[in-house]
Amino acid sequence: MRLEAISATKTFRGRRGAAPVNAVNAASIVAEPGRFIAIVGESGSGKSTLARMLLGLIPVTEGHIELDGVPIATMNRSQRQHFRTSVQAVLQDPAGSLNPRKTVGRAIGEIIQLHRMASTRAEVREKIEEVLELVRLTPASAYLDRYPSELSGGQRQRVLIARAIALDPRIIVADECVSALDASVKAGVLRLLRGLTERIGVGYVFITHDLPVVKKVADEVHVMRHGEIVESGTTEQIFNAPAHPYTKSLLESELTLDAIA
Ligand SMILES: Nc1ncnc2c1ncn2[C@@H]1O[C@H](COP(=O)(O)OP(=O)(O)OP(=O)(O)O)[C@@H](O)[C@H]1O
Repeated sequence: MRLEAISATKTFRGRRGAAPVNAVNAASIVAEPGRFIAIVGESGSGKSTLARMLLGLIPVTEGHIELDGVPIATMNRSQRQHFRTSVQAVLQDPAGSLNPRKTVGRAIGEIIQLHRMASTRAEVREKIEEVLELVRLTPASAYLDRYPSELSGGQRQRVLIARAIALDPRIIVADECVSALDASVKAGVLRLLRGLTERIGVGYVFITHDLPVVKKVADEVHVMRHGEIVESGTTEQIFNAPAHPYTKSLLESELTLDAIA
């Protein structure tokens, strides 16, 4: 499977007579199962807009988003259904992704039933437990009846990951999904995500403003600035031999922060 942005461009109409905003300009990336790709850039660089286009949540203004060569815009019903399960989103929990009134079991179970990933109650329960174990919320039975308010930030993020993988996706688009977490919790969730590339073969488009975060987990990094991908390379290339001045400045500012901390 292959999820591809081909010269994807998004222009928003300007608000109240303001000039149009060219949020993403001719961005091209390829995401595949088992591969961890990161998109890095400062606030306003267009990362979330690219993510929303990849997820089919907003249409492109120009270019294409394709799954296995089929543009989202031209998909028929069954292709769209396939797209909706095989490409999943994991967003930041503070964005209100978990309903505070639903237990963990219900939040995951409803998605499984909605997409008919299991039919009998016993099968649904088995699937919920399987994904909770995969995200290392163990024993699963201890988490089923808990509400989001009874979980830590890292645990809530794991529930969101469990809910996404319950649909057996091939690719997960994760937008700032660890940004709100403390450093040690963040590292644990990142290790989990990376581990899932091998354990269930899922691939990622991982979006972050925080370049060092991806050093240990990404295979490939794309650097975005003002709506454009200014540099792409393997993680090693980006960290050891950055070519674009902007990538260098991102790395240098992080070094300074390290020095202060
Ligand atoms: N619905 C919209 N209408 C108009 N402009 C928008 C809309 N959504 C985003 N933009 C603009 O597009 C540009 C890119 O925004 P985007 O949210 O994609 O950036 P980002 O890199 O994800 O930033 P952040 O990390 O702060 O979310 C910004 O200038 C933003 O103001």
